[in-house]
Order: sequence, then structure tokens, then C-alpha cells
Amino acid sequence: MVPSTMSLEAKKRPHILTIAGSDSSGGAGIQADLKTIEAFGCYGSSVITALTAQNTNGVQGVHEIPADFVVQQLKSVVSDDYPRCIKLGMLTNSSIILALSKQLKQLDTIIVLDPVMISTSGHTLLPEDAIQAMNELYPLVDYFTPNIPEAIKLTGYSSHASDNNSQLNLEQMIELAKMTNTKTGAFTVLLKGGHTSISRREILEIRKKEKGDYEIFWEEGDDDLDTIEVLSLYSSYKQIPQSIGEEKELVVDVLVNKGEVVALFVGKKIDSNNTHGTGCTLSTAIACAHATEPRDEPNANLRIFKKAISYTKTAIASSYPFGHGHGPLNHAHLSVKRALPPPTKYNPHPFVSHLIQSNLPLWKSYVEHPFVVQLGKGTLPKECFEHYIKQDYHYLKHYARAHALGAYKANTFEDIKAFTDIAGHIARESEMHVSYCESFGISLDQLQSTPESAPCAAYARYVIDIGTQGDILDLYMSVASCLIGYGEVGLWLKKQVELGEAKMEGNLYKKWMEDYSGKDFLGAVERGIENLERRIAEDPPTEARLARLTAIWHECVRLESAFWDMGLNLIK
Ligand SMILES: Cc1ncc(COP(=O)(O)O)c(N)n1
Repeated sequence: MVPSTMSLEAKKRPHILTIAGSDSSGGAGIQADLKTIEAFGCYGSSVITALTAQNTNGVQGVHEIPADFVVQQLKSVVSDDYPRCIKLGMLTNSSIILALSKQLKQLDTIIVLDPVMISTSGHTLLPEDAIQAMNELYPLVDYFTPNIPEAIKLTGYSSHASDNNSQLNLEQMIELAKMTNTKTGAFTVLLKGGHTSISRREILEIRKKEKGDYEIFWEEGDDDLDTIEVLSLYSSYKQIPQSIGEEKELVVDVLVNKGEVVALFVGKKIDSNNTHGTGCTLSTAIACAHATEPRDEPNANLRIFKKAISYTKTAIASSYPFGHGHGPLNHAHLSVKRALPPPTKYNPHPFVSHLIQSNLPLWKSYVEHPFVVQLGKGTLPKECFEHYIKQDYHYLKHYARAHALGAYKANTFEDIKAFTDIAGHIARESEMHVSYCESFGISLDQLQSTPESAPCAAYARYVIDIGTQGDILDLYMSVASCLIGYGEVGLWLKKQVELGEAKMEGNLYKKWMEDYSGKDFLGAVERGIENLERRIAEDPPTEARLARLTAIWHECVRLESAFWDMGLNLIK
């Protein structure tokens, strides 16, 4: 069957035209651009300004294309299919630049300009007179993406603070970006920061100084120091030392518009030799993101840059060996999507962080439950606590059995030890329950013969069921929210005491609070978190697997909340 014109139209992909030089080694220029365009699901066409004989070690020769033939290529392409965006790369010489600017003035399309002047290997790709001719182009440009040496060359900026011209600090980078924007008149400038390194402190200080008038985007999996401190109480297990923000380990790209900073894009510097074609890739990714990102959502413009930068960084991070010099990027990485970010110094527990953040209100309804609040204040009725502690004694037995089942299912001594360690810990924990009951005049016999309440049985049934049916990771998951949650409750109550919102002295539940905020219990929590993170890092889950693990976590958190409800409302 022949498809109708309608369906052909519906299948049309955004057309991105690249006007650049050919790189015979395939890592930069036209070749990098077409690979990027393909990765974004767009259609790529090309106008070639020069053929370069080039490899990862350097540029061995350049064959310039006559300006009128460059124009002929452009006319052939645009007369047939009008491009959504045009990316300009290596423009080779002033006659090509002048001829192109004349043509581009007549086109109504988005233009991204990457001022290719010198190759990574140090070869001059644009002569001095051509740099002058570029002034004709700037007014036509929507997005301009120089790196630091290029912006310095274009503006004549001199930094007195440093011997090495490219090693600017963040304040100087911002100054240079604004100057480039004003001097060239290009609509939006993204000054790429790859040639210098910035510290976390610098960013926090700049933000304080400029009162946060613009957005700061941190790379996925990393977080602003401020945010991580309030992200979740569980981060209290790992205190972030003061000195940590001093290291110059970040790359910052500065986005300016009409001479004002709009956003900073912050990410870790990637230690890689495979950077050949980075500028080409990023500028083309900006064109593609512009053509494919929804325009009507808030911050649409910023999302374009975020997407393009993230694509380019992952292309560097996932690159593989090619040649003997600066190797190319991996343009095809979009098909291998990571379900979770890798751990970092600032977020050493990305998996647990994901779990908590995946439904923060649900998590808070558990760890800041009215039962816990009243317990901390000492106003919780004794019969509520008594009911709860008897049921929790039953629950702990099942909980210890689940860990024993984990040890049975384990294949390594590391896992056997992890599970039996915690099972032993739970047995010790239950002694506190026995002694509370004794103090309430309840004997061990009476405690053991107390019938299990429905919420206790439901929760225990779920944990043992998941543990029996699923694999060892499912089991880890079904016991995690109890362990981590009680640690968080212990820490939260401790904080409430400091804030005067809860009290220890004269509180009937002091021993309970001390036990769950004590070293022994928090140590067990930390070991539990480490085990979980280790498993996830060793065998990263697919998105579907992550969704199932998260669902188990949510169900356990819900059942934990119901357990407090049981205590508070004396549910049998
Ligand atoms: C055809 C062409 N275009 C652009 C570059 C710049 O890329 P890089 O700065 O990574 O060498 C290049 N080397 N060759």
C-alpha cells in the first residue's frame, strides 16, 4: 500500500543543515555534525567549505572549496527543503564568509555559529582576515558558541589575574562572556568553559554576590552543596567536609543574552583524551535541541542548552579508542540510556537518593508521622506505645527471618555476612522491646502470646512474600525502608530535640529515641545503604527493573506508615 501524503508529512524530521569543513578522520567537522544530527533523530544535510586531510594527531592539509561552489551547494539544498536550523562551523576563508553572509541574510532560519579558528591539535583553520569578515555574520546569528581562547581573540580581553590566558576564574569568565555578547552582537552567547577549571566555592560565592538572578544547572547526579545538605536527612550519615568545595574540578559554561548572564551550566571535568570534535558536536546539538525540544514550555531555551551540553558530555564520557591522538566522541550513546546517575562525592548514595526523592511526600508521611511527633514530645498515650511495641516485637521476628532468608539466598560470603549481621542486630533490638514491656508489667510470655494485628501481619506478609518470590535484590529492597526509615526517624527526632520541638529528659520514650539515633543502629543503617548501593553499582538496573524496585520501596513505606497508624489508633 502506498502511504498517503499526510502520513509522509507527519513523519518528516527536522532538517538541520551544517555548513562546515570535512574531517577525513570522521571525528570533527561535517562528519561529527551529521552523526550528531542523526543521534537526535533529525535529518542532516551539508554544505562543505573545505576538505581537510586530518587525523587524530593533526591537520595535514586543507583543500579550500571555491566560494561560488559553496553558495551553489547551499542553493541546491535550501531550494529543495528548507532547513529548520543551520549550523556554521569551519568557514575556511573570508570570501566564503562574505558570500555566505549575503545568502544567509535572505534566509529566515535559526543559525548556530561555532567559530572554528584553531583545531584541538593546534592547526590554524581560519586566517586573520577571515576573523574580521566574521563581523558580517554575527548579526545573523541566534546562538554563538566560542571557547575561551576564541572569545579572548575576538574581544581582545586581557586577564591580569593569571599568567595563562585561558585559565580564567569564574568572575573573569562571566566578564568575558558579557563582553563577547556586546562586542559581536550575536543574540545569545554560550561561552564554553572547557579550557579552565572552576571550584564549587566560586560558584556558591558568585551566586551570593549576584543574588541568584540567573539559573545554575548542575549536571545530573551531582547537586549543589546547599541542596544536598537539605535534600534528605539520610545525607547526615555522611558529613560533607568544609574543604571539599575548594577543588578546581568543574567546567562551567556561561550563557549570556543582551549582555546579561542567563544561566551557568556546571558539570564535572571529564578526564579524557577523546575530545576531538567537541565544539562541532555541541553547536550541532544546540541546533538539534532547538529543533526538537517543545518551545511552549517554561525555560524552553535553557532546556535546549542543558540537553545539548549533557549529550556532548556523555559522548565524551562514553567514547572508545580510535587513532593515536585526540580521539573522537561517541555520538551514538543516546541509545544506551542510564537509568541512574553514578555515585559522586556529593551524592554517594544515588540509588537511595532516587528512592526517597521518587515520592518525597510519602517518605515524609512515614518518617514524620504524628505517632513519631507525639513520641518525641512525650505526649504519645502510653497504651498507644504499648500496643505498638508489642506489635513491633512480632514484626521484628519476621524482619529477622527475612534477613535469614537473604543469607540463605546469598551466593557470596559478603552477602551472607551482610544479612546475618543485620539479623543479629535485630535480635539485640528486640531486647529493648522486652524491657519496655517488662516495665509496663508485661511478661515475656504475655508478649509472645499477644495476637498479631492486621497491619503487622500485612507488612510482614509482604516482606516475606517479596523475599521468597523475588531475587536477592528484591529482598534487599523489601527490608530497606524499615532500616533506613528508622535511622531517619532517629536522626529527625534528635534534630527536633535540638530545635526544642522534642525532648529526651522526662520522656517515657527516651530509651527508644536513644536506641534509634545511637551509633550502633546508625552503623547498621549505613552498612545497609552501602550494601544496596554496591549491588546497584555492580549491576545497574534497567529502567523497568528500577521501576519495580521503586514500587517495592513505595509499598513498604506505605505499610510502615500504616504501622504507625495502628499504634496511634490502637488498630487490632
Ligand atoms: C573540519 C574541522 N572542523 C572543525 C574542527 C575543530 O575541531 P577540534 O577543535 O576538535 O579539532 C576540525 N579539527 N576540523
